Amino acid sequence: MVTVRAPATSANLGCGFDVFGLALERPADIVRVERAEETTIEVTGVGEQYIPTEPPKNTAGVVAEELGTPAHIRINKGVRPSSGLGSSAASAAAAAVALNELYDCGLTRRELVRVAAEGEAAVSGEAHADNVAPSILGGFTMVTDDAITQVEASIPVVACLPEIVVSTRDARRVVPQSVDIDELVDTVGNAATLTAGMFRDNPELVGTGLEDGSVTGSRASLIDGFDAVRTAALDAGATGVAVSGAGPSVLAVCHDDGQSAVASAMLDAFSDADVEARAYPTAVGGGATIERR
Ligand SMILES: Nc1ncnc2c1ncn2[C@@H]1O[C@H](COP(=O)(O)OP(=O)(O)OP(=O)(O)O)[C@@H](O)[C@H]1O
Ligand SMILES: N[C@@H](CCO)C(=O)O
Repeated sequence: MVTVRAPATSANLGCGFDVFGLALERPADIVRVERAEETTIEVTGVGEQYIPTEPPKNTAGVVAEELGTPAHIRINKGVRPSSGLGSSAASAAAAAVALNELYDCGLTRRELVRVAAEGEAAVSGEAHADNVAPSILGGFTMVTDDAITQVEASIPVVACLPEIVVSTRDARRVVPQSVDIDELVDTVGNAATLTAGMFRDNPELVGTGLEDGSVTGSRASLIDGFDAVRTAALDAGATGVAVSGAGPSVLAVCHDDGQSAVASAMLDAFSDADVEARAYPTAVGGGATIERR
Protein backbone atom coordinates (compact mmCIF):
# COMPACT_ATOMS: atom_id res chain seq x y z
CA MET A 1 0.00 0.00 0.00
CA VAL A 2 1.27 3.48 -0.84
CA THR A 3 -0.17 6.82 0.34
CA VAL A 4 0.57 10.07 -1.50
CA ARG A 5 -0.41 13.68 -0.76
CA ALA A 6 -0.70 15.91 -3.83
CA PRO A 7 -1.37 19.64 -3.48
CA ALA A 8 -3.93 21.97 -4.96
CA THR A 9 -2.59 24.14 -7.76
CA SER A 10 -3.40 27.41 -9.47
CA ALA A 11 -3.09 27.44 -13.26
CA ASN A 12 -2.77 30.29 -15.77
CA LEU A 13 -1.74 33.06 -13.32
CA GLY A 14 -3.48 35.58 -15.58
CA CYS A 15 -1.04 36.01 -18.46
CA GLY A 16 0.10 32.35 -18.68
CA PHE A 17 -3.04 30.66 -20.04
CA ASP A 18 -2.49 26.89 -20.36
CA VAL A 19 1.24 27.32 -19.59
CA PHE A 20 1.84 28.63 -16.04
CA GLY A 21 0.94 26.85 -12.82
CA LEU A 22 1.95 26.83 -9.20
CA ALA A 23 1.67 24.38 -6.33
CA LEU A 24 -0.07 25.60 -3.16
CA GLU A 25 0.98 24.45 0.32
CA ARG A 26 -2.69 23.65 0.97
CA PRO A 27 -5.30 22.22 0.46
CA ALA A 28 -4.38 18.75 -0.90
CA ASP A 29 -5.78 15.35 -1.89
CA ILE A 30 -4.57 12.17 -0.17
CA VAL A 31 -4.62 9.04 -2.34
CA ARG A 32 -3.97 5.51 -1.06
CA VAL A 33 -3.40 2.64 -3.53
CA GLU A 34 -3.25 -1.14 -3.07
CA ARG A 35 -2.58 -3.75 -5.75
CA ALA A 36 -5.76 -5.39 -7.12
CA GLU A 37 -6.92 -7.53 -10.05
CA GLU A 38 -8.91 -4.63 -11.43
CA THR A 39 -9.20 -0.95 -10.60
CA THR A 40 -11.85 0.19 -8.16
CA ILE A 41 -12.24 3.66 -6.64
CA GLU A 42 -13.62 5.02 -3.36
CA VAL A 43 -13.94 8.77 -2.80
CA THR A 44 -14.39 10.59 0.52
CA GLY A 45 -13.98 14.22 1.54
CA VAL A 46 -14.91 17.60 0.08
CA GLY A 47 -17.40 17.31 -2.78
CA GLU A 48 -17.25 13.50 -2.82
CA GLN A 49 -20.84 13.35 -4.12
CA TYR A 50 -19.81 15.07 -7.38
CA ILE A 51 -16.95 12.73 -8.24
CA PRO A 52 -17.48 9.63 -10.38
CA THR A 53 -16.10 6.35 -9.05
CA GLU A 54 -16.13 4.57 -12.42
CA PRO A 55 -12.40 4.37 -13.29
CA PRO A 56 -12.70 5.71 -16.88
CA LYS A 57 -14.46 8.85 -15.56
CA ASN A 58 -12.17 9.51 -12.61
CA THR A 59 -8.77 11.10 -13.26
CA ALA A 60 -7.07 8.64 -10.88
CA GLY A 61 -8.71 5.66 -12.62
CA VAL A 62 -7.55 6.91 -16.02
CA VAL A 63 -3.99 7.16 -14.67
CA ALA A 64 -4.14 3.54 -13.44
CA GLU A 65 -5.27 2.46 -16.92
CA GLU A 66 -2.51 4.52 -18.62
CA LEU A 67 0.18 2.99 -16.40
CA GLY A 68 -1.26 -0.55 -16.63
CA THR A 69 -1.34 -0.71 -12.81
CA PRO A 70 -4.74 -1.96 -11.57
CA ALA A 71 -5.39 -0.97 -7.97
CA HIS A 72 -7.92 -0.29 -5.28
CA ILE A 73 -7.69 3.52 -5.10
CA ARG A 74 -8.97 5.48 -2.08
CA ILE A 75 -9.17 9.22 -2.68
CA ASN A 76 -9.61 11.58 0.25
CA LYS A 77 -10.51 14.92 -1.33
CA GLY A 78 -9.16 18.05 0.28
CA VAL A 79 -9.52 20.05 -2.95
CA ARG A 80 -13.14 20.75 -3.88
CA PRO A 81 -14.07 19.66 -7.42
CA SER A 82 -14.70 22.42 -10.00
CA SER A 83 -12.89 24.89 -7.76
CA GLY A 84 -10.20 26.25 -10.06
CA LEU A 85 -7.69 24.80 -7.63
CA GLY A 86 -6.77 21.78 -9.73
CA SER A 87 -9.02 19.30 -7.95
CA SER A 88 -9.11 16.71 -10.70
CA ALA A 89 -5.36 17.22 -11.24
CA ALA A 90 -4.50 16.65 -7.55
CA SER A 91 -6.09 13.18 -7.68
CA ALA A 92 -4.39 12.40 -11.00
CA ALA A 93 -1.01 13.58 -9.71
CA ALA A 94 -1.29 11.66 -6.44
CA ALA A 95 -2.41 8.49 -8.25
CA ALA A 96 0.45 8.72 -10.77
CA VAL A 97 3.11 9.11 -8.05
CA ALA A 98 1.52 6.41 -5.85
CA LEU A 99 1.06 3.79 -8.60
CA ASN A 100 4.55 4.41 -9.96
CA GLU A 101 5.86 3.61 -6.48
CA LEU A 102 3.49 0.67 -5.82
CA TYR A 103 4.40 -1.12 -9.05
CA ASP A 104 8.05 0.08 -9.25
CA CYS A 105 7.38 1.47 -12.74
CA GLY A 106 10.53 3.60 -12.57
CA LEU A 107 9.07 6.63 -14.34
CA THR A 108 10.57 10.04 -13.58
CA ARG A 109 8.42 12.80 -12.12
CA ARG A 110 8.44 14.57 -15.49
CA GLU A 111 7.24 11.39 -17.24
CA LEU A 112 4.48 11.12 -14.64
CA VAL A 113 3.29 14.63 -15.56
CA ARG A 114 2.43 13.42 -19.07
CA VAL A 115 0.64 10.34 -17.66
CA ALA A 116 -1.38 12.41 -15.17
CA ALA A 117 -2.33 14.84 -17.97
CA GLU A 118 -4.18 11.97 -19.66
CA GLY A 119 -6.37 11.78 -16.55
CA GLU A 120 -7.15 15.48 -17.01
CA ALA A 121 -8.00 14.85 -20.66
CA ALA A 122 -10.70 12.39 -19.61
CA VAL A 123 -12.59 15.09 -17.67
CA SER A 124 -11.89 18.30 -19.59
CA GLY A 125 -11.49 16.92 -23.13
CA GLU A 126 -7.88 18.15 -23.47
CA ALA A 127 -4.63 16.83 -21.97
CA HIS A 128 -3.44 20.18 -20.58
CA ALA A 129 -0.77 19.70 -17.91
CA ASP A 130 -0.68 23.11 -16.25
CA ASN A 131 -2.22 21.74 -13.03
CA VAL A 132 -0.66 18.27 -12.90
CA ALA A 133 2.87 19.63 -13.48
CA PRO A 134 3.00 21.79 -10.32
CA SER A 135 1.07 19.17 -8.31
CA ILE A 136 3.76 16.59 -9.12
CA LEU A 137 6.87 18.79 -9.30
CA GLY A 138 6.04 21.63 -6.88
CA GLY A 139 6.91 25.32 -7.20
CA PHE A 140 6.16 27.36 -10.33
CA THR A 141 5.93 25.44 -13.60
CA MET A 142 5.79 26.32 -17.29
CA VAL A 143 4.42 23.62 -19.59
CA THR A 144 4.59 23.69 -23.38
CA ASP A 145 4.25 20.90 -25.95
CA ASP A 146 8.05 20.51 -25.91
CA ALA A 147 9.17 21.23 -22.36
CA ILE A 148 8.28 21.30 -18.70
CA THR A 149 10.28 23.88 -16.74
CA GLN A 150 10.12 24.08 -12.95
CA VAL A 151 11.29 26.84 -10.62
CA GLU A 152 11.34 26.61 -6.82
CA ALA A 153 9.63 29.73 -5.51
CA SER A 154 8.59 31.20 -2.18
CA ILE A 155 5.66 33.57 -2.63
CA PRO A 156 2.76 34.15 -0.16
CA VAL A 157 -0.70 33.88 -1.71
CA VAL A 158 -4.38 33.65 -0.80
CA ALA A 159 -6.68 31.32 -2.72
CA CYS A 160 -10.30 32.34 -2.14
CA LEU A 161 -12.93 29.75 -3.11
CA PRO A 162 -16.54 30.96 -3.50
CA GLU A 163 -19.52 28.59 -3.32
CA ILE A 164 -20.00 28.82 -7.08
CA VAL A 165 -19.39 25.91 -9.45
CA VAL A 166 -17.55 26.61 -12.71
CA SER A 167 -16.57 23.56 -14.74
CA THR A 168 -13.36 23.76 -16.77
CA ARG A 169 -15.26 22.59 -19.83
CA ASP A 170 -17.69 25.54 -19.60
CA ALA A 171 -14.95 28.06 -18.77
CA ARG A 172 -12.94 27.02 -21.84
CA ARG A 173 -15.92 27.85 -24.06
CA VAL A 174 -15.80 31.57 -23.11
CA VAL A 175 -12.10 32.06 -23.87
CA PRO A 176 -11.50 34.36 -26.89
CA GLN A 177 -10.10 32.46 -29.86
CA SER A 178 -7.78 35.26 -31.01
CA VAL A 179 -5.92 38.25 -29.53
CA ASP A 180 -4.69 41.41 -31.23
CA ILE A 181 -1.05 42.43 -31.38
CA ASP A 182 -1.30 45.00 -28.55
CA GLU A 183 -2.72 42.34 -26.23
CA LEU A 184 0.03 39.96 -27.30
CA VAL A 185 2.72 42.52 -26.47
CA ASP A 186 1.18 43.14 -23.03
CA THR A 187 0.87 39.41 -22.37
CA VAL A 188 4.52 38.71 -23.24
CA GLY A 189 5.62 41.57 -20.99
CA ASN A 190 3.50 40.37 -18.09
CA ALA A 191 4.63 36.75 -18.49
CA ALA A 192 8.28 37.81 -18.47
CA THR A 193 7.74 40.03 -15.40
CA LEU A 194 5.95 37.25 -13.53
CA THR A 195 8.65 34.70 -14.37
CA ALA A 196 11.41 37.04 -13.20
CA GLY A 197 9.45 37.55 -9.97
CA MET A 198 9.28 33.79 -9.36
CA PHE A 199 13.03 33.42 -9.83
CA ARG A 200 13.64 36.27 -7.39
CA ASP A 201 10.89 35.39 -4.86
CA ASN A 202 9.59 38.91 -5.47
CA PRO A 203 5.82 39.31 -4.81
CA GLU A 204 5.73 42.78 -6.43
CA LEU A 205 6.95 41.44 -9.78
CA VAL A 206 4.73 38.35 -9.59
CA GLY A 207 1.67 40.44 -8.72
CA THR A 208 2.36 42.93 -11.53
CA GLY A 209 2.77 40.08 -14.01
CA LEU A 210 -0.64 38.59 -13.09
CA GLU A 211 -2.28 41.32 -15.22
CA ASP A 212 -4.02 39.90 -18.26
CA GLY A 213 -6.27 41.52 -20.83
CA SER A 214 -7.05 38.39 -22.85
CA VAL A 215 -8.59 35.54 -20.87
CA THR A 216 -9.29 36.90 -17.39
CA GLY A 217 -12.11 39.26 -18.41
CA SER A 218 -14.24 36.56 -19.99
CA ARG A 219 -13.62 34.14 -17.11
CA ALA A 220 -14.34 36.82 -14.48
CA SER A 221 -17.86 37.20 -15.86
CA LEU A 222 -18.59 33.66 -14.55
CA ILE A 223 -17.67 34.66 -10.97
CA ASP A 224 -20.23 36.81 -9.09
CA GLY A 225 -18.43 39.57 -7.20
CA PHE A 226 -15.05 39.14 -8.94
CA ASP A 227 -14.38 42.85 -9.56
CA ALA A 228 -15.21 43.81 -5.97
CA VAL A 229 -13.10 40.96 -4.59
CA ARG A 230 -10.16 42.00 -6.78
CA THR A 231 -10.41 45.62 -5.65
CA ALA A 232 -10.73 44.60 -1.99
CA ALA A 233 -7.65 42.36 -2.19
CA LEU A 234 -5.56 45.11 -3.82
CA ASP A 235 -6.75 47.67 -1.26
CA ALA A 236 -5.73 45.25 1.52
CA GLY A 237 -2.19 45.05 0.14
CA ALA A 238 -2.24 42.29 -2.49
CA THR A 239 0.28 42.90 -5.28
CA GLY A 240 -1.93 41.30 -7.95
CA VAL A 241 -5.10 39.24 -8.43
CA ALA A 242 -6.14 36.64 -11.02
CA VAL A 243 -8.80 34.03 -11.67
CA SER A 244 -7.30 30.75 -10.44
CA GLY A 245 -7.37 28.19 -13.24
CA ALA A 246 -10.79 28.08 -14.84
CA GLY A 247 -12.32 29.66 -11.70
CA PRO A 248 -14.27 30.24 -9.56
CA SER A 249 -11.35 30.57 -7.10
CA VAL A 250 -9.56 33.89 -7.04
CA LEU A 251 -5.81 34.01 -6.41
CA ALA A 252 -4.13 37.00 -4.74
CA VAL A 253 -0.36 37.42 -4.39
CA CYS A 254 0.71 39.00 -1.10
CA HIS A 255 3.71 40.38 0.72
CA ASP A 256 5.15 38.31 3.59
CA ASP A 257 2.64 38.25 6.46
CA GLY A 258 0.06 39.99 4.26
CA GLN A 259 -2.20 36.98 3.76
CA SER A 260 -4.57 37.47 6.75
CA ALA A 261 -5.63 41.01 5.81
CA VAL A 262 -6.04 40.08 2.14
CA ALA A 263 -8.02 36.92 2.98
CA SER A 264 -10.43 38.87 5.23
CA ALA A 265 -10.94 41.57 2.61
CA MET A 266 -11.72 38.98 -0.10
CA LEU A 267 -14.18 37.11 2.14
CA ASP A 268 -15.94 40.37 3.07
CA ALA A 269 -16.25 41.36 -0.58
CA PHE A 270 -17.73 37.99 -1.56
CA SER A 271 -20.10 38.23 1.40
CA ASP A 272 -21.23 41.71 0.25
CA ALA A 273 -22.05 40.09 -3.11
CA ASP A 274 -24.10 37.42 -1.25
CA VAL A 275 -21.59 34.71 -2.12
CA GLU A 276 -20.34 32.32 0.56
CA ALA A 277 -16.62 31.67 0.30
CA ARG A 278 -13.65 30.24 2.14
CA ALA A 279 -10.09 31.49 1.98
CA TYR A 280 -6.81 29.58 2.10
CA PRO A 281 -3.97 31.85 3.24
CA THR A 282 -1.06 29.82 1.88
CA ALA A 283 2.11 30.01 -0.23
CA VAL A 284 3.79 28.40 -3.20
CA GLY A 285 4.67 24.91 -1.97
CA GLY A 286 6.25 21.58 -2.89
CA GLY A 287 4.95 18.79 -5.12
CA ALA A 288 3.39 15.40 -4.35
CA THR A 289 4.92 13.56 -1.41
CA ILE A 290 4.92 9.86 -0.57
CA GLU A 291 3.52 9.82 2.97
CA ARG A 292 3.61 6.08 3.61
CA ARG A 293 4.82 3.00 1.79
N1 LIG B 1 -10.54 12.46 -8.83
C1 LIG B 1 -11.26 13.54 -9.17
N2 LIG B 1 -11.25 14.65 -8.40
C2 LIG B 1 -11.99 15.74 -8.73
N3 LIG B 1 -12.79 15.81 -9.81
C3 LIG B 1 -12.82 14.73 -10.62
C4 LIG B 1 -12.05 13.58 -10.35
N4 LIG B 1 -12.26 12.70 -11.34
C5 LIG B 1 -13.13 13.27 -12.17
N5 LIG B 1 -13.48 14.50 -11.74
C6 LIG B 1 -14.42 15.43 -12.40
O1 LIG B 1 -13.67 16.56 -12.84
C7 LIG B 1 -14.48 17.73 -12.75
C8 LIG B 1 -13.70 18.76 -11.97
O2 LIG B 1 -12.59 19.13 -12.72
P1 LIG B 1 -12.39 20.61 -13.18
O3 LIG B 1 -11.17 20.62 -14.02
O4 LIG B 1 -13.68 21.14 -13.75
O5 LIG B 1 -12.17 21.36 -11.81
P2 LIG B 1 -10.85 21.69 -11.05
O6 LIG B 1 -9.94 20.54 -11.26
O7 LIG B 1 -11.13 22.06 -9.66
O8 LIG B 1 -10.45 23.04 -11.76
P3 LIG B 1 -9.18 23.70 -12.51
O9 LIG B 1 -8.63 22.65 -13.42
O10 LIG B 1 -9.78 24.88 -13.19
O11 LIG B 1 -8.21 24.13 -11.46
C9 LIG B 1 -15.75 17.36 -12.05
O12 LIG B 1 -16.75 17.22 -13.02
C10 LIG B 1 -15.46 16.01 -11.44
O13 LIG B 1 -16.58 15.17 -11.38
N1 LIG C 1 -5.47 26.15 -18.25
C1 LIG C 1 -6.70 25.51 -17.88
C2 LIG C 1 -6.65 25.22 -16.39
C3 LIG C 1 -7.92 24.63 -15.87
O1 LIG C 1 -7.85 23.25 -15.80
C4 LIG C 1 -7.85 26.45 -18.19
O2 LIG C 1 -7.78 27.59 -17.76
O3 LIG C 1 -8.80 26.04 -18.85
